[in-house]
Amino acid sequence: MMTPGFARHRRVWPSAAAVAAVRGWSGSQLHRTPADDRNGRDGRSAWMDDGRRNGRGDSSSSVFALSSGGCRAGVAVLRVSGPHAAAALLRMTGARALPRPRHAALRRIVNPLSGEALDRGLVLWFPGPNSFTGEDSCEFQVHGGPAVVSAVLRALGEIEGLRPAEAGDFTKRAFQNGRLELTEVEGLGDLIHAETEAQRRQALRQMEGDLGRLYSAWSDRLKQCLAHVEAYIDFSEDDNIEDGVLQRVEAEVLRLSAEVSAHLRDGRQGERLRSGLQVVIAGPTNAGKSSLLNALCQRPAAIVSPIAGTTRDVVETALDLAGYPIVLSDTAGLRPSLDPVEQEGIRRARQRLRQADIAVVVLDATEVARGSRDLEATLLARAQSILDDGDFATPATPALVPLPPEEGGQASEHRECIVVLNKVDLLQRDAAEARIGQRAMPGVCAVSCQTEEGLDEFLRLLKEKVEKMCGDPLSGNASLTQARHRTLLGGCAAALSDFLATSGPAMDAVLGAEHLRSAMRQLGRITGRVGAEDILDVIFRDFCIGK
Ligand SMILES: Nc1nc2c(ncn2[C@@H]2O[C@H](COP(=O)(O)OP(=O)(O)OP(=O)(O)O)[C@@H](O)[C@H]2O)c(=O)[nH]1
Ligand SMILES: [K+]
Ligand SMILES: [Mg+2]
Repeated sequence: MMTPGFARHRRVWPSAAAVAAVRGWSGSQLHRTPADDRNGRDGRSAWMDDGRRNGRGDSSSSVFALSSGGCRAGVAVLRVSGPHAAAALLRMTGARALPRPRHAALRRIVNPLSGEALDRGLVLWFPGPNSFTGEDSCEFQVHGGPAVVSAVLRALGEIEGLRPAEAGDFTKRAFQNGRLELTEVEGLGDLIHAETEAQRRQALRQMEGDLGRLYSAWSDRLKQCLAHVEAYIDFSEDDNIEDGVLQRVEAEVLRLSAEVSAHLRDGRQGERLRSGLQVVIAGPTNAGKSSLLNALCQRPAAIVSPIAGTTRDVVETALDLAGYPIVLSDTAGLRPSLDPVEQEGIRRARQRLRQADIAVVVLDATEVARGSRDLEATLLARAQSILDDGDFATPATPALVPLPPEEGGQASEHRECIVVLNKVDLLQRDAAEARIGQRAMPGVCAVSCQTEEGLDEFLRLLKEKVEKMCGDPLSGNASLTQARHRTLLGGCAAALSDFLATSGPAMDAVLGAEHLRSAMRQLGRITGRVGAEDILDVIFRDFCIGK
């Protein structure tokens, strides 16, 4: 996988404001390690301890949790779900009758054992199956102080049949009770973690079932095809079947196959938007790469100095660029070096550049201009020498270039490049240099990190490219957002191709039917209609406790 999976811990950074459109984006996706992937966020292995690994919930027990955030707040929301929810609500309020379903009622909240008053708050009763989880549920809205919350949690824990929920327990129950499809579960998880506008839009759309509906519609069409092929197998010898059935199936599978392929050929828009675009700053030493990073995030994130070779490690910062999430990386300056530490820095820089969705090549404008008769040629040669390793398009040929295959790339995966000529404040105004100053070359931004001249124009260009690569999450079909979707859809597309390869006048209908069944299975696994057990822990792992 090209982009690392990402840990969900919060890292809220101060706002950036090089232009109003840029804000600090907390970049929760950064730095997920393989260990994080295996374990829950807090190192606990999720779902290990009570035999629910298979995705079968212990529906005989009820779970409770604080569903609002853990910090001090005016109101805290605690939820209970499961068969003991009614009893919990009655005992926690000392009442004989449940409140009207889905209507808030003001009640004293008491400790069920001692009868001691804990707080006064709103309670809500959500009888199953029309609740979020599909089970009987109730909610306590109490004052949000830590002592109140822990007293209510303690009291809930004393009620028989109730146990504390684990991350994702409530959503898992909703899935198991058929209230949500798997893609909707994923959308909900993404919505909870969304940090920029575009991410929120995409997640909401997926949570509301747009992606699942697309796949279900394909699955229904496949089912119809399969029914016709099976009818042909069963009845064709008796001549009870109308002519041309298989041809019509073939035509439909051809259409489906084209639609699935087009959906897969989306330049990884949805996945990029979900995880944040990788924007990598690279270039020779002392060009002002770290200065650019600092100017964009409006804080001294990377060390700037006149000493060439200052930056060694990759310095990352997350930004919200007009609603789109980007992860901006500053890298070591590229130059021949004998220093093993610098060599390692350069290796890391090149590696990061290969993972970039957008490369920002920073060059020192005074160096490019110095003594060069053919400004464009010099510029291109310098930019290209930086990019060569990363297999990018040059700025003069801004054609979109496919990722190398080892990055899991397909021809539709686009990478882009922007050349930044920095330090224009130092330019003498001779002819060549004036041309840089006049910004005469497309795809090339002339800036000064010192005076911030030209940075708005750079951000405008960057935003344009980011928007193009992520797309508008609300237009067209919903985008697939996860590698899981891509893998399964790839399997579906392959099975459809297999079907088409066997079709024709001498079609083996039995084999063809098997290919269609295989294609349907792959689709079904995306929405969770088929065999979801083995992926459930992966999907629910990133949820919060209480959701
Ligand atoms: N006059 C002027 N100086 C700049 C500008 N941008 C950066 N500098 C200076 O150029 C020097 C190098 O800047 P850095 O940001 O450290 O450059 P770098 O590309 O990160 O350098 P390495 O990490 O060593 O590869 C510093 O002394 C900066 O103050 C600019 O726009 N104008
Ligand atoms: K430097
Ligand atoms: Mg640097």
